[in-house]
Order: sequence, then C-alpha cells, then structure tokens
Amino acid sequence: MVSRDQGPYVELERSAWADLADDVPQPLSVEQIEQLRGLGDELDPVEVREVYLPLTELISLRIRTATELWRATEAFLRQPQPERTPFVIGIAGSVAVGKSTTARLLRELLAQSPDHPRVQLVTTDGFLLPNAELEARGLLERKGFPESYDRKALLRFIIDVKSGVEKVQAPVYSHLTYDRTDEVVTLDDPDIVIVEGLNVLAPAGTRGDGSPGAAVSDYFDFGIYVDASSKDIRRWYVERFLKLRKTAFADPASYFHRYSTLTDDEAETRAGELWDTINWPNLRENIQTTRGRADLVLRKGPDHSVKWVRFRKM
Ligand SMILES: Nc1ncnc2c1ncn2[C@@H]1O[C@H](COP(=O)(O)OP(=O)(O)O)[C@@H](O)[C@H]1O
Ligand SMILES: CC(C)(COP(=O)(O)O)[C@@H](O)C(=O)NCCC(=O)O
Repeated sequence: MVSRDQGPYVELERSAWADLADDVPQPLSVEQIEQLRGLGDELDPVEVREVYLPLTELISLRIRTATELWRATEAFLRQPQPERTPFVIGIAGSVAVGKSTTARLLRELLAQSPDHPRVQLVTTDGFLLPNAELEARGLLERKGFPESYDRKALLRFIIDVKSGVEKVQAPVYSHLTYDRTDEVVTLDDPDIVIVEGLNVLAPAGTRGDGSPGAAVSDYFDFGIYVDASSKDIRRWYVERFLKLRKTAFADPASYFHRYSTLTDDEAETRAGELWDTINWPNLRENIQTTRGRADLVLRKGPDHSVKWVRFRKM
C-alpha cells in the first residue's frame, strides 16, 4: 500500500508522498536546516526534502488557488475589494511532538517562494493567561488546557488577521520565566501567518446563551496536525526535559532553575510526572480529539521521521 483512498481523505506512505516533489530542488542549505533544528536534535536534510518540500508545494498550490478564487469573487462582485488577507496555517499537536520545529521549517521553506516571501509565525503560548491569573483561578497545573488561555483575545487576534487589519499584535510568552512577557510580535503585512499551538484546531465553545461560538480554526486556510504515538511523544518530552536541565534550566533566571541540580534519575521522574499529570491528560482529552479537523496529518515514527501523510482532498 503506497496510497489509500479513504473517502474525503487520501493517505500516502512516505515514499509516495516524497515522489510528489521529486523534481523540486532543495531550497535550503544544510546550514539553514541546522539552524532550524530544536534542542540539538538532527533535522535530517533527507526528511526536509522528502516530507516538508512536498508539503510546501501543496500549501503553495492552495495559496495560488485561494488567490484565484479571491480574484474571481472580486470580479463577480464587480467592484474592487481590499487586498487579499494573509493565508493562515494552523499547526496543532501534543507538547513535544515537534510543532515548533515543523512551524519554523515551514516558515523558511514557504518564504523561499517569490509568490509569498513574507511569512510570520505566532505561537499561542503568548495567549496563556498570566501566571498570577492562572494561580488565582487554580489553573497553574493546567497550563496548555483550553481554559488556561485567553481564548477571546486569541479569537480577536485571528479575526483581525483575516479581516486585513494592519499591524495586528500578539503577546509573547517566555519559556525562561514561564510567564507572559511585555513583548509583542507585530504582523507586518505578511503573505502567510503560521499559528502554532496545542489547541488551535479545537472546535468552538458555546456562548452564554448556549449557541456555538466561533473557533480559531474557522479562520484557518490550512490546518496541520503533527501526530505520533503517545509513547514516543512521552519519550521525546522526557529527553527534551533532560536537555533543558543542562541548558535553559541552568540559567538562574529560569523558573525551573531548581530542576538544574536534579540527577538523571530524579529529572526523569519529574519529567514523567509532568507528562503523566498535565501533558498526557491534555493530549488525550483536548488535542488528539481535534486530529480529524486537520486538512493534513503528519504521522511520525519513533525517530521523528514521517511515516505517512493523510490529507483531505476537498
Ligand atoms: N523533524 C524532527 N527531527 C528531529 N527532531 C525533531 C523534529 N521535530 C522535533 N524534534 C525534536 O523533538 C523535540 C520536541 O520538538 P518541538 O518542536 O520543541 O516540539 P513542540 O513545539 O511540539 O513542543 C525537540 O527536542 C526537537 O528538537
Ligand atoms: C507553553 C505550553 C502550554 C505550550 O503552549 P502552546 O504554544 O502550544 O499554546 C507548554 O509548552 C507548557 O509549558 N506546558 C506546561 C506543562 C509543562 O511544563 O510541560
């Protein structure tokens, strides 16, 4: 089986997926790829070429078609419309599955095209409620759960982006202080906005009167879910924690500085507890359940290499 038709979806094994862009030249140098990798892990150039290049081609195709549709609609309306708003890509998935790495890589790959060189990235952690507020609400141990975000502000942000508002701003989170900062990221006329976060594909909640509200993903042009077995993700989470202990946590300014002196065994136990009590329940209850809402699922194997890709044809 290299390709399987599943109703509105098509599922392609890695080799069949890779073939879809086999004549496209690799746009990034080995140095550029190295700069994109996360905490010292290898980001294999073969992986970039075989998995992320076809994905970039598919998204570029969607952008071209969206632009054509916008022009056709403008002609139908018989009056000039404001400039087309940015193409918005959502990237969802568990903590530690590789969303940030995927998002950074896509930003670089998509920006290589003269059709859409301005690509900006926003992570939803900036929309987490400040720690003081989380503490007041008893949510400090629920970071990453839907209720730990300022969902109204996130929705306002995405609506502004898709309404063509200029210089839309998003708050920035610090993994060092483990809290929201006073910094903001300002969108400067981007062609593409990538919105990366655990819950970005979540369905709408209900309003006070019981009617369904709007969901952030209602404003996405393309939604990606990064997927892997929870056993592998737990291992990646623990491995990343062990590395952070020697790097970021070693900084006295780090909220987790106390973890920097843990032994290997102690650190592994602590990371396992954080996974088992916060990140795994969130994945099980709130994140995995949104996979079917993605336009495209990247399924990784134990070494982060993508094994198959499933996407919605319509
Ligand atoms: N494609 C990849 N190849 C190799 N390692 C990866 C890849 N994607 C992620 N990783 C590693 O897995 C860990 C989690 O990735 P990260 O992007 O930080 O996840 P997330 O943003 O989902 O929490 C990091 O240590 C990162 O370096
Ligand atoms: C900041 C996060 C909630 C991720 O936020 P996202 O950008 O995906 O919205 C997550 O990385 C996190 O810190 N979770 C808390 C539990 C833990 O420390 O692993």
